[in-house]
Formats: sequence, structure tokens, C-alpha cells
Amino acid sequence: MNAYFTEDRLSGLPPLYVVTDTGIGRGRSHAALAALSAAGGAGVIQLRDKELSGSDLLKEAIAVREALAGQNAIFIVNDSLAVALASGADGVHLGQGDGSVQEARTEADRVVAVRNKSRDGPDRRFIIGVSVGSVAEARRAIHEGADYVALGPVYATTSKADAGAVCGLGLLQEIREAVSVPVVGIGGIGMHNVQDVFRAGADSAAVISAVVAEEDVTAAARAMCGMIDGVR
Ligand SMILES: Cc1ncc(COP(=O)(O)OP(=O)(O)O)c(N)n1
Ligand SMILES: Cc1nc(C(=O)O)sc1CCOP(=O)(O)O
Ligand SMILES: [Mg+2]
Repeated sequence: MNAYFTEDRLSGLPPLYVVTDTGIGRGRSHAALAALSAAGGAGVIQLRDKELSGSDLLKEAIAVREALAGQNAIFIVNDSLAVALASGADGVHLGQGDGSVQEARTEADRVVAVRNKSRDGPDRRFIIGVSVGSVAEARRAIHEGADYVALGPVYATTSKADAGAVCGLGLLQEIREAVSVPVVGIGGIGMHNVQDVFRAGADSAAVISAVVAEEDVTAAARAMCGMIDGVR
């Protein structure tokens, strides 16, 4: 059981959040990238595959969940609430164009309440993360049921073609001061700037290339965790 979300709200987020990408993953599967990242200390893993949907995405999600069994990592599926729920993931990440957060909250709570009743132990909350680009969007997302908000691109990124303009650390700091849920920074984060992201108030740094594209994914995740530890 992950200590971060046994109650009715998320009490925090692990500091390293790795998003999988098989396009730059040197031939490794999402499941392999997830397991290797978690072994290096990544406490949140997101399955992100913009080419897959439906049963193909579900297959990958189940493989990731199985690969993470026994690891102390939160598993999030990008974009698809249905796949997240069907695969037994811990949560979903939704962008501004990925549907209603309110409807996702209602549906997730309904499904997870049934699941919680049918097993022993403390109730678990289904995590909903939402991409935001302003304080107003962050407040709205939280009002609608988001457990964490993510802001990006903090720096220029080559991993998401439609990421838009760089938002910088100033906005990250503003959002941190305005809300009380965990704030994730994403986009262009690497060993050279991750400490700045935490100094600006982020609770977690989400990365793709800095970990997934490395030859030794576990070592890269471990090094990033060490860098983060140096500033928290
Ligand atoms: C942790 C995290 N933050 C932001 C995003 C981006 O979500 P979105 O804007 O919906 O874009 P896509 O990733 O779906 O292309 C994310 N996935 N994860
Ligand atoms: C998936 C994603 N979302 C972003 C956003 O700004 O919302 S930037 C991004 C890609 C992050 O990859 P890298 O760590 O390689 O820059
Ligand atoms: Mg999305």
C-alpha cells in the first residue's frame, strides 16, 4: 500500500515522476521502462502512448501494472479514465482537452467505492491529475476534483510537439502559493535544472527524456532522485 494515498485525499506526491515513452526508449517496452524507473526510485510512473487507445492501451496498462507489482510506485495512465480504471491503475492524468474532470471524479469514485468495499484494508482514493496553465485553471481543476495539478512546459521540450510556450518557474511559484494540492512541474527538466524546479516550490518533477532515453534508466532515475534529495 502506498503511503501517499490511503485516505480521502492525496497527502503528497513522490518527488520523481517518470512518464514512459517508447518512441525514445531505445526499444524498451512501457512495462520495462516503468520497472527500471521505479527500481531507481521514481515514485510515480505514467503510461503515456499517444499512438494507442482502447484495448491496445489497456494491454500496455495491464503490463505496466504487473511490472510495478511489489514496487512502491503510484501508477497513472495518461488521457484515458476507462483504461486507468480497467487496468487497476492508481489514477489518470487529464489535460485541458481530455474531458470533464468533474465527470471523471464522479465515475472514478463510483467504481473505486465498489472496489474498496470488496477488499480488506483502508479505502484507497483514485488519483486524478490535471494539466493546468494558470492559477485560475489550477483552482478550477481542484474544485472539480483534481488531486494534483501539473504545469508545463517549465522549460523547452522536444518530447511533446504541442506543448506550447514555456511557462517558466514564476508561474510554478504562483500556483504553488495559490493551491494546497501537490504541484508537478513538467517539460525540459533534467539533472541541470531539476533543483531549480523544487526551489520554485514543486512537489514533484515529471520527466521523459532525462530518464527514459538514457541507456541505464535505473541509474538515471537514481541520479535524479539524488539531485532532488540535495535540495528538499
Ligand atoms: C504529469 C503530466 N503533466 C502534463 C501532462 C500533459 O498532459 P496533456 O496536456 O493532456 O498532454 P498529453 O500528455 O496528453 O499529450 C502529462 N501527460 N503528464
Ligand atoms: C508530456 C509532457 N507534457 C508537457 C506539458 O507541458 O504539459 S511537456 C511534456 C513532455 C516532457 O518531456 P521531457 O521531460 O522529455 O521534456
Ligand atoms: Mg492528455
